[in-house]
Amino acid sequence: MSDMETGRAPVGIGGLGGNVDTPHADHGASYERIKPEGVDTTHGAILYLENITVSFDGFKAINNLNLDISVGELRCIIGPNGAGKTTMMDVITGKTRPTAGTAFFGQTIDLTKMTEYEIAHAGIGRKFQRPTVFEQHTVFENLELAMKMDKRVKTTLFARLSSEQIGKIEEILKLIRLHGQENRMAGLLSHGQKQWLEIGMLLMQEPQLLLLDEPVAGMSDAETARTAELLNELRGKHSIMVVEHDMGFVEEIAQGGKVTVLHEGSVLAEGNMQQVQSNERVIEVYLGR
Ligand SMILES: Nc1ncnc2c1ncn2[C@@H]1O[C@H](COP(=O)(O)OP(=O)(O)OP(=O)(O)O)[C@@H](O)[C@H]1O
Repeated sequence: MSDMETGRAPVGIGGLGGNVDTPHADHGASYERIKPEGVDTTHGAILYLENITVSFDGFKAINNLNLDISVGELRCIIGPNGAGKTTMMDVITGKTRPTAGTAFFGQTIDLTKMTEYEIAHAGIGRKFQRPTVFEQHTVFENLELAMKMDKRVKTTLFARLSSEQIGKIEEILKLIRLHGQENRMAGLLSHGQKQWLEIGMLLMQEPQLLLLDEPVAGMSDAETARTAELLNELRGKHSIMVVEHDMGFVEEIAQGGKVTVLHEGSVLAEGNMQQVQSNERVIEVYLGR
């Protein structure tokens, strides 16, 4: 089951927003592909899970799981309830320690030896099912706070934003379909808009790998379609893993890329959408006839 924590450090905030001079100004910053920094991706992969097993009192929620994600890939993970999707994300983010196996971020960073905080700091961002935005702050302030909570950014909570930083927030606002809504209280946004804002907050921290757990759960059809557009825009700019049950949405974002089907803690099938949809075992255990 998905958790509701954010993995982000809590901050005491208040009275923010007076630091912004011209939130609408176009400062020309561009939203570019995230270059892996500090992560050795010379072999093309950002994540390697090898023979991962997670036992809970003898029950194997993950059973000898093998999975690689390439740099810039958008990987969809599907599978029935209890297949181990969330537990796999818990292993990647350090919330759960595997009983056996290895999990590497790039060639050299051993995730099984790091704390959740260290993993987040190394560049793995995770979005849980429920949106967790700062409801009493505006959309703009939420993005600003996310940027200032990024330990790599040399700034304090009350420092004035540079034009480059404002430009970056502007780019993210457009990307997450909230341009023009930047002065609205986050608490007044629709469920879908809150989800987009939280994705934007993660993007402000320039994650090298972004994990999204059921991003369209509870969204309207229109919001789901816009989320698919958003993720398609992120394709190739970030390495992304999306866990989702909504097959229409998965079809929209999988394009020609790989879809991994988990079942009973292992990979049941992997291939493009058409291949997994026509796989007899996948039809039997998940998609139905
Ligand atoms: N802390 C835990 N203790 C015991 N069993 C657990 C624990 N966490 C998960 N499980 C079990 O491990 C299995 C995998 O659960 P997990 O939540 O990873 O599946 P999932 O694929 O994410 O399912 P869903 O699609 O319903 O979210 C389930 O049988 C679940 O009950």
